[in-house]
Amino acid sequence: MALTPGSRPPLRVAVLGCGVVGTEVVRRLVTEGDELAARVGTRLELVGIAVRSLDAERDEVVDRDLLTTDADALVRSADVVVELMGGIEPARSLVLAALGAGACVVTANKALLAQDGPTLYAAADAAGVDLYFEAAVAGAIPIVRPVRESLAGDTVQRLLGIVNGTTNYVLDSMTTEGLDLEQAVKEAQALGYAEADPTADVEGYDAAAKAAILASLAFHTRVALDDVDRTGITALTAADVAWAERTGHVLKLLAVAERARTAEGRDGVLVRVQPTLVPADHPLAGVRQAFNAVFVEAEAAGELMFYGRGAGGAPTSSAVLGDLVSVARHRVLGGKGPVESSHADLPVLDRGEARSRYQVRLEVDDRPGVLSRVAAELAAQDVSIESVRQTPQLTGDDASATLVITTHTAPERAVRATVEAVAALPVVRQVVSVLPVL
Ligand SMILES: NC(=O)C1=CN([C@@H]2O[C@H](COP(=O)(O)OP(=O)(O)OC[C@H]3O[C@@H](n4cnc5c(N)ncnc54)[C@H](O)[C@@H]3O)[C@@H](O)[C@H]2O)C=CC1
Ligand SMILES: N[C@@H](CC=O)C(=O)O
Ligand code: NA
Repeated sequence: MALTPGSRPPLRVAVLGCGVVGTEVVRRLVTEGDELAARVGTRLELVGIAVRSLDAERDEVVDRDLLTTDADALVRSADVVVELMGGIEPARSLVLAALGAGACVVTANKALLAQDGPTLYAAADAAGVDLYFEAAVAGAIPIVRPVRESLAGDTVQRLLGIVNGTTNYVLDSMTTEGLDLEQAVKEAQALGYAEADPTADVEGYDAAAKAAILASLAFHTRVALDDVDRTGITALTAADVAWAERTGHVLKLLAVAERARTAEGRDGVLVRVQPTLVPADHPLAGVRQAFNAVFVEAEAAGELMFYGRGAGGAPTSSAVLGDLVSVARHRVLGGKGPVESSHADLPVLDRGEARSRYQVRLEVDDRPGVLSRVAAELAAQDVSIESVRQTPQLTGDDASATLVITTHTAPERAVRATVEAVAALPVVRQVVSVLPVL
């Protein structure tokens, strides 16, 4: 059936927030109006843009006559609301008001979805409207739709990847240009990658929110931000980056969501975000700057890999516009997007169940017998050693050495107990770092 844009009334689109992503979405709605109309079957009429300040400097593509500070009135007058202001409130109330008034919602707000997704789903379901959020995970990369729809007939076992552009940019800059964390964060902010408060990026909250969203979709189970075991990148030092390189690795902030079974045979899911040593020849090691990559392992599909721009105004606008076209087509032609799928209701397991190889870096006395004392503590917890590397160094008058131990795969709980015991040995001056190895 040919779509005839002129014969149907336009759809009224409201945009909430006109920052990095909002401006790019507005640009494309304005400059690509004819093409979008042809794809949807009617025009997408931008009826208002909710902003904080009417006087702020803006890109010339933004029609000042469309600006309003009354977001509440705007959402009640639209067919589709595109929420790009971020944060929890007032975004949450506005999205709920929009859904309650029968508007479809497209949002990029991972923080809100990870905190209150079920409430939003329920409101969308009650009103019989669409809630789409492709931009909320990994920017331009189509990953929400593949997990939510394309893999709906398969069993996802594991998702693994780099889902925060800012921290990847920062770690990449620290590794390749020797920048310090603060400098690199400033650059990421200037490039439009960082959250309004970049603490969300560097402390891992943003990646954890994305991991929660993906895990919920993949495992048909509600996983919220608080269920994600999270470590950010702020404790990483230039020495960590250098040691990663010396041992043939690259440091990446990885999100992992996987099905797991406890020693007692209880099935559940594990979701975590943590700095991880990625072998230099692994495809994830080559993910540079603000790019993201997600691996999905599914029972029938096998391994899938998704790669692309995970942050930035223009790339993210691609995902937003894709959603906008989908929900608009439903309005025009009928049909509806998926509702929440949480029937599996798997428990989120304790992080101690997570299994990985680990690299433990210690500063020890450089004298005979030290290695055997340390090795004995690992053996006591049944943590087996894959390799040991000892590098002498002179600190002041004392001879000390750096000991880098890589373990075979072991439960996090056992590694934690081992590290505590090792730290208490008199010959161990300091446990400098404990990092999982991919
Ligand atoms: N920047 C990026 O690369 C990506 C951002 N996102 C998400 O997209 C959303 C927007 O992000 P950005 O555009 O980067 O943020 P931003 O901070 O550049 O833009 C947000 C805009 O919303 C406005 N705003 C905030 N509260 C408001 C209110 N109560 N009323 C009216 N306007 C209000 C702010 O003044 C600002 O102009 C966030 O949820 C973010 O997590 C998602 C993927 C990528
Ligand atoms: N701040 C986020 C933006 C995209 O989601 C990031 O850096 O990935
Ligand atoms: Na995406």
